[in-house]
Amino acid sequence: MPAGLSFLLSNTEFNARGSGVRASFGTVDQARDALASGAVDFVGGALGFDTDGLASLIAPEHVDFTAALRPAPTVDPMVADMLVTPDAVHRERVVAAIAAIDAGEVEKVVIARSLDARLSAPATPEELLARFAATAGGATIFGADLSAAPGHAGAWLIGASPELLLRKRGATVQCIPYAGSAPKFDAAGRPVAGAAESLRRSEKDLREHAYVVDYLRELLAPLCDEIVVPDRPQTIATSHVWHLATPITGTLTDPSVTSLDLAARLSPTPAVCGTPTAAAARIIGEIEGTRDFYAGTAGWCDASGDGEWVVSIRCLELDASRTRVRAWAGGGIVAGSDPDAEVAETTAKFQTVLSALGG
Ligand SMILES: C=C(O[C@@H]1C=C(C(=O)O)C=C[C@H]1O)C(=O)O
Repeated sequence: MPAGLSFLLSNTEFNARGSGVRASFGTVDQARDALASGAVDFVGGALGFDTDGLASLIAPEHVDFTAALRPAPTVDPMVADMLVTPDAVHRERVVAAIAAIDAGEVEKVVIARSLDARLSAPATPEELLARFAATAGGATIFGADLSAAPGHAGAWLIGASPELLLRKRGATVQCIPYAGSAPKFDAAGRPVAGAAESLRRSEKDLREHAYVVDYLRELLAPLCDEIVVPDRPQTIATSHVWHLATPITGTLTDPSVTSLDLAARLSPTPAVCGTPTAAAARIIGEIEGTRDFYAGTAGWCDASGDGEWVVSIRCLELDASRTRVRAWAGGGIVAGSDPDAEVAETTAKFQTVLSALGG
């Protein structure tokens, strides 16, 4: 009998499907040591949001780099019932975040709301991945068995991330941070006229975006001989949201730095946490509670250190019973953020997960 799926990352440029578990690691250090010693030649998995080291990294028995993910032919509704952080509660959280910014505790903080759903029948990770592939074309579809993390036996992280945390090939490292967003559709489902154009010109969104670019430049510059950062972001569309995005390319001074090390170093960026990082993470903990694997990173690293990591957003955690999922959607708050617009933005961001669950 073939061993079951243990990791998946699939986009237009790269496919990795891990099956079986040769070794599993609950910390980045363990996985790094196993790669460095040659005990394993590939690890894939996820790092949690908090800097306390929550991680589930797996060396599969077998990795297939050729099998593209097949989209589900149909995406029927699969939610029996659902509970979402109410609009009014999220609005109050945004107001609290703005108060923390006004008080000088933090410059930017990303505030999220959660969605808990019970499925009408158990769903396998494969089934959910195929649903994301059918509904979130263009994104990176990812799935990570979370079993190596304490308290997560049998759980999975599954989603369709639009955001590349980093890609490392040889000495080249590329990041494409997103921050600054606008819904593509209004509450009645009609396209918002001029949404991309006004996002491109929005002083608030450009400022919100700059925190992420500055953070990545600051962390990458000491590791790179050369780093290329465009002056202005571009607009990029996902199925439901416009984003500001800046492709950053660096040439590493020491190409032996691994993509796993870089992912652990860069995540969480101010795209999902804030500026300064520690103060923003503390405020997020106070306002939201634990984020677990949401807003961390998911990806892979091979024996040469090459690899690819996406920001763990537009995703859900499937519990061990396979009948409960939890998802989050957040948005960056800076001075001048509008609480009502933030509620609408998170509603739009939830559509990626809701579409995969069949609406
Ligand atoms: C936090 C999320 O998305 C992030 C926040 C963004 C923003 O604040 O504009 C944009 C893209 C992502 O980096 C999410 O989707 O949950």
